[in-house]
Amino acid sequence: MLSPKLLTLVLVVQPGRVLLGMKKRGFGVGKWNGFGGKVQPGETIEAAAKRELLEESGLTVDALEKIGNIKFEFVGETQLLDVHIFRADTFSGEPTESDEMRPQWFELDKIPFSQMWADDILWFPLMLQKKKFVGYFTFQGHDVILSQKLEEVEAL
Ligand SMILES: CNc1cc(N2CCN(C)CC2)nc(N)n1
Repeated sequence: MLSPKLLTLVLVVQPGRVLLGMKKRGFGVGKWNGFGGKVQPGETIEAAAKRELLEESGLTVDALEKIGNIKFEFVGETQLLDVHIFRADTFSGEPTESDEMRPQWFELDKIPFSQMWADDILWFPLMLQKKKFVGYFTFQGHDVILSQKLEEVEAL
């Protein structure tokens, strides 16, 4: 039985551009991604998402919109990643490099999918259209998707 690990992912989106961070160490190092991390005991998922966004990017957000939930299985590993994905359209502060992440704005037609997790190119369009989605991806290593399920939902 795979035991799910709760993780968060926040995409900060402004008209025509999205904020991504280059992961400088740890899981997903060398990939551009949204900001996120683990949910601590006694912390709500949304509070964890806001905390990790602040720690990793320097940005503070009031409103986070739940937009997706994707579960990731890695062949040969028992831990299922349960990633709760949020979108923020307004924020305060300036994007600031942290130990974990180097933030950079990307125009929506220049998102560096070749340097991102392979699933992102599949669900970013849904995120940018403000759709809600659930998914399940089985990875072999960090680059190969063996199976995938992705569907829009009315509510999360
Ligand atoms: C395995 N595929 C993933 C993982 C992922 N993660 C896993 C690690 N998290 C802290 C952040 C979100 N993010 C994306 N976009 N794709």
